[in-house]
Amino acid sequence: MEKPEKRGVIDTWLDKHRSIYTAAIRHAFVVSIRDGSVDLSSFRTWLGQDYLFVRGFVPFVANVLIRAGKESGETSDMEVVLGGLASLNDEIEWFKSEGSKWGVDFSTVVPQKANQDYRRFMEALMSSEVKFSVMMTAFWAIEAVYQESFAHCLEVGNKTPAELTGACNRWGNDGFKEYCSSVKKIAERCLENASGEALAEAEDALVRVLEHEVAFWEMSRGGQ
Ligand SMILES: Cc1ncc(CO)c(N)n1
Repeated sequence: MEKPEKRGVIDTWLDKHRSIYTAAIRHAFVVSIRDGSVDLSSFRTWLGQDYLFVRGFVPFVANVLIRAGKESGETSDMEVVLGGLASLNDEIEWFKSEGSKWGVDFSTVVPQKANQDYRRFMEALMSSEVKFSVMMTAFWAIEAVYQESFAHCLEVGNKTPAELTGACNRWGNDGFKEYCSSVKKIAERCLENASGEALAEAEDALVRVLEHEVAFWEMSRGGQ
């Protein structure tokens, strides 16, 4: 049996914003992977766009790493983030091999609006004006949406096409779930000591991540 996690402010926010949270983790595109009805041109679109997203996410995580080294209360925090950065190294390689498997040439993929908007949002979060607790909350949300979404595609009763299980395993595996829970604990600890202003900003950042994730799935489903 898994130990029940202590409920913190993030869980309170997720309850409060349940409808957008559900929209992000149970989007029609993800549900279509799970039920096997996914349109493969949508999957190709997602693959190309997400490769570009991840290239923008790497500097964001690198920034989180730098700030964790300076501002975080516990030495293990930096190691958690470093682990995430290391898996992004594998992820880039994984994207490249998927790209050739699916005939997606990343050098010709143009970032669509939802992707550009999301990347701009991440860039804004890298400003030194943004509090570390806010950055950490957004970081957790970005990872958690993928974890929850792709784990859903692997749950019992799924009809996920065999050629898509690699993608689902990448984010839906138990190790990634553990990692997300470690990131969440760091964010929660930072939020425990945060000012009212920082809390409001973190809640806003969380909701905005969820909105960007919904728009990203929407764009993928559009499949161009
Ligand atoms: C859009 C998007 N959100 C999150 C992740 C990683 O969690 C990703 N690869 N792409």
